[in-house]
Amino acid sequence: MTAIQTTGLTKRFDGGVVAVDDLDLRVREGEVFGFLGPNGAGKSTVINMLLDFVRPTEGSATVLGHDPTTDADRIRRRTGVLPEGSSLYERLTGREHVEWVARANDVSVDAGAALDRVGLSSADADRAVGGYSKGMRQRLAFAMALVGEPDLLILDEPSAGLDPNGMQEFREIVREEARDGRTVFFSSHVLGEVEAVCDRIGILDDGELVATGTPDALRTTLEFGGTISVDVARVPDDLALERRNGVESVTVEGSTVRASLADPTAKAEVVAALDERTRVLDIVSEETSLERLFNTYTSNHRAERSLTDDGREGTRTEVAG
Ligand SMILES: Nc1ncnc2c1ncn2[C@@H]1O[C@H](COP(=O)(O)OP(=O)(O)OP(=O)(O)O)[C@@H](O)[C@H]1O
Repeated sequence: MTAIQTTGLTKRFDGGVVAVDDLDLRVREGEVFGFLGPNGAGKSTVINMLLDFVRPTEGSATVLGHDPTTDADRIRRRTGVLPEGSSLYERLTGREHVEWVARANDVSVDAGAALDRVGLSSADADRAVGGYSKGMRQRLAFAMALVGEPDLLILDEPSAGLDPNGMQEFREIVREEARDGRTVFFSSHVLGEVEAVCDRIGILDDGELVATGTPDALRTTLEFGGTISVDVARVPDDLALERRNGVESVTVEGSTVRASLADPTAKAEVVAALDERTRVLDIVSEETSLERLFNTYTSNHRAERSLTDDGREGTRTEVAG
C-alpha cells in the first residue's frame, strides 16, 4: 500500500522560482522515508503541498489515499505533522500545547507521558513555552505530532536544534513508531540521521528528485567500493596500485597506504599486492559514507543541469530496494 504518492508534482512560485519540478515519488505504508536535500532544495515546499499549505502549479499528490487539494482535513486527521519552524504560543505551557492538540483532534492523551517520551520533564511540562530553548521547542513540536497515534508522521527537519542526545532520542522514537506500523516521512539535510533510521531515502536537489532507494542500494548503484587503509612495515617504492582494476586513487601517509576503490572486490587485490612486497600489519576497510554519496548525486546533478541548458535530457536514478 502507498502512503504518499506524487505524480509530476510541480511548484512554481510567483517570481519564477521552480521550487519543486515534476516530482514523482512513492512512499510505502509502514516505511521510514528520509527526504534528503541541501538548503533550498524544495523539501518544505513538497511537505507543504502534501498538507495543502501550498497548492501545486502542476501535477498531483495523494496522501493516505486522499488528494490534499480536496481532502486536506481527512489527511490531517490521520497525520502527525511537525512543520518547519512550528509556531508555539509563548504563554502556554508544554502540557497545554499537547492537550490543545488532543482536543483539536478529539483524542485523549496523557500529556505528561507524551512530553516525557520526548525528553521534557514534568517541571518543563508546566513551564510557559516562552522560556523554552530551541531544542525544547523542537521536542515539544515532536510530542505534538505524535498525539493520537497518527497513521502517518510528516516531519520537516525534525532534528533542527536538537543536541546529540535529542537526535538519538528522536531516532529511537522514529524506530518505535515504525515498529508500531506507522509511516514516517521526514526531511533532513543531516545525512547521518537519515542513514541511521531510514528504510529508503530520496535525494532532492534544486527541486528535482535525483535518486531514491535504500542507502545500501544507492551506494551499490554508484559502484563505490569504499576505501581500504593498510598499515605496512615499509611502504614499497614501486607501488603502482593505481594501475590495478578497481583502484581509483592511492595516498600514502607514514606507513599507511590508503586506496579509494571504484569496485569493492579490489580490496583483496590491494592487500595481496602489498603483502607480496612487505609485511601487512593492519587493515581497515570503510564503506562509502552517505555524505560522499549525497555530494556525488547533488554535484553530478548540478553538472548535468548545466549540460541540459543546451537541450539535453537529464537523468534520474531509481534504485530498487
Ligand atoms: N513562498 C515562497 N515564495 C517564493 N519562493 C519560495 C517560497 N517558499 C520557498 N521558496 C523558494 O523555493 C525554493 C525551495 O524552498 P524550500 O523551503 O522548499 O527548500 P528546503 O529544501 O525546505 O530548504 P531548507 O532545508 O533550507 O528548509 C527556494 O529557492 C525558496 O527560496
